[in-house]
Amino acid sequence: MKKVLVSDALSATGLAPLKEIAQVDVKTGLKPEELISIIGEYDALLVRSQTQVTADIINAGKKLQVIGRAGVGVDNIDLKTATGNGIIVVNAPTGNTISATEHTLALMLAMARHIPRANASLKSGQWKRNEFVGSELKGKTLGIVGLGNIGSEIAKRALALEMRVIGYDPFISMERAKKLQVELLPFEDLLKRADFITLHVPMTGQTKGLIGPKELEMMKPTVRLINTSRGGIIDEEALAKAVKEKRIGGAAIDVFSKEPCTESCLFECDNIIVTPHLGASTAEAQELATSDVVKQVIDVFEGRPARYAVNAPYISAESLPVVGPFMPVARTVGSLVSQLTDGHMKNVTIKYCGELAAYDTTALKALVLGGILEHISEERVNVVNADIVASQRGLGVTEQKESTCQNFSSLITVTIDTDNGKSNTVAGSLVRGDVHIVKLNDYWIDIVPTGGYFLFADHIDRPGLIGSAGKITGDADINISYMHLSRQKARGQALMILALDEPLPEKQRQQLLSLPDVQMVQVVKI
Ligand SMILES: NC(=O)C1=CN([C@@H]2O[C@H](COP(=O)(O)OP(=O)(O)OC[C@H]3O[C@@H](n4cnc5c(N)ncnc54)[C@H](O)[C@@H]3O)[C@@H](O)[C@H]2O)C=CC1
Ligand SMILES: O=C(O)CCC(=O)C(=O)O
Repeated sequence: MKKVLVSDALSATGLAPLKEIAQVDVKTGLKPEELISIIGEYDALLVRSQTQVTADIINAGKKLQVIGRAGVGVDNIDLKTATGNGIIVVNAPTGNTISATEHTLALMLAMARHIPRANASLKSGQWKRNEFVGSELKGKTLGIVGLGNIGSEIAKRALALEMRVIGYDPFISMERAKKLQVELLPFEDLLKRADFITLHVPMTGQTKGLIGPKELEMMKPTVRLINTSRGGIIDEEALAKAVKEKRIGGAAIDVFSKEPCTESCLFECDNIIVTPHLGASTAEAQELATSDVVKQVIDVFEGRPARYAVNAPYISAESLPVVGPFMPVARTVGSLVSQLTDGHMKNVTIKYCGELAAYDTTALKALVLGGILEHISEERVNVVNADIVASQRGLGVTEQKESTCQNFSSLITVTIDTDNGKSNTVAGSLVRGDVHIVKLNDYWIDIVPTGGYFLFADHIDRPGLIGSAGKITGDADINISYMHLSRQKARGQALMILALDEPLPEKQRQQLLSLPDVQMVQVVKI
């Protein structure tokens, strides 16, 4: 049974389906060294934003297949190490969108009407109506930096509050902005024009320190700034100074450069309201985000593509029905051609014929490479890191596409060329939903991989050879469960394939190879 470690508090309801197929251990608040000491036992690690999934933790996770982040930002996970180690990282990019949006609006309204200070003042026995005169949102300009999932939802709601909405996001189209009724502006123009500015960008090299002294200087003296994205996107010292010196109206901050954060220069300012990273903290968001990652962890355990894998090839919803079923074909063809190949691999050519040729085949390419490399590399090679490992090994990879295909609706053909000038070609397809290997070099064949052992023998077709092969395997007490013979013409070149219940020992392989007219005998596992 697979083992899953949950190291931050996640929704129990969301985790329930995982408990049906795996042992789920919830251990929150672990110190990094404690996590390192136990992670080796686990196949999956599930976190929110608290656990810092460092390279040391990932490297100690020798069995880890998948790391799930029940939320949007994956900046607490060392993606590079996870990718290099072949570990799929999945997130839940939409599960907490509405909660983060609503929290942002709550902060904007609370700030505009001084709610936190008014609440504290009244509870301390003071009735000071004049001190807390606020401002309406109607007619004010809201500047949204980052118009992705959250930024877009904020825009919709701000329009309903009759605000004017301007935005900055160099990665969205004018068309999208038009649809959202957001006026796209250059960054500096947004800073100068907005009455409220809200940040909804991921933490990246570009966004770190996006709002510093220079940017604060450009803003209106009345501007109110909201950050529910990531601490560190605003320079905290510069913000505290600007608010204290009344160079800007105020700020509302949910995220901090270091978390947990219990001391900050931001806490000293009356006009800065703070919450302890509560954007996603609703029952609804936690259940949704947890079930989104749980579904994907189950998919990874069961060999299906994960919907929101952040470091594995993306398969669009449109491609999935056609490309998805061919994923095991791609892996099996890669695995077989690699096991049949002797010598240093130089080039891999992957050809997609038929219906498949019209779709994005990135995932299939990664699976073919994963199948090829899993037998020749000490490294853990899979769909996540196959491209990296192939290029590190100097393996050239070419893809070809042809819209027509004889006999099959789609066919994946993989050829490996070696340094010694030899090559091997294997083709596979789907027949009634099952993987079938249909071609090996010049032979049309039909074998259904079972996860077991297959013997391939190239020989001259002559009477008695099948009997001799049967006697050698029989004397070794090895059962043959299936046999296939493909020949170009009677008494010509032929290929014998035997499915074996057990691997063939080297002694028997040599006996077969020493039979007259037998040129090649190889045993593979597919
Ligand atoms: N406070 C909380 O509890 C939560 C915080 N978050 C944070 O909010 C961020 C945004 O979340 P989503 O909207 O779901 O992400 P998203 O990926 O849907 O949108 C991010 C947007 O930022 C834009 N962007 C990226 N780099 C930019 C740059 N340099 N300048 C301007 N725009 C840029 C992208 O084009 C994209 O449209 C997350 O990355 C996460 O860090 C998300 C959920 C909850
Ligand atoms: O509460 C959490 O899990 C953090 C949410 C968040 O920041 C995110 O999803 O990026």
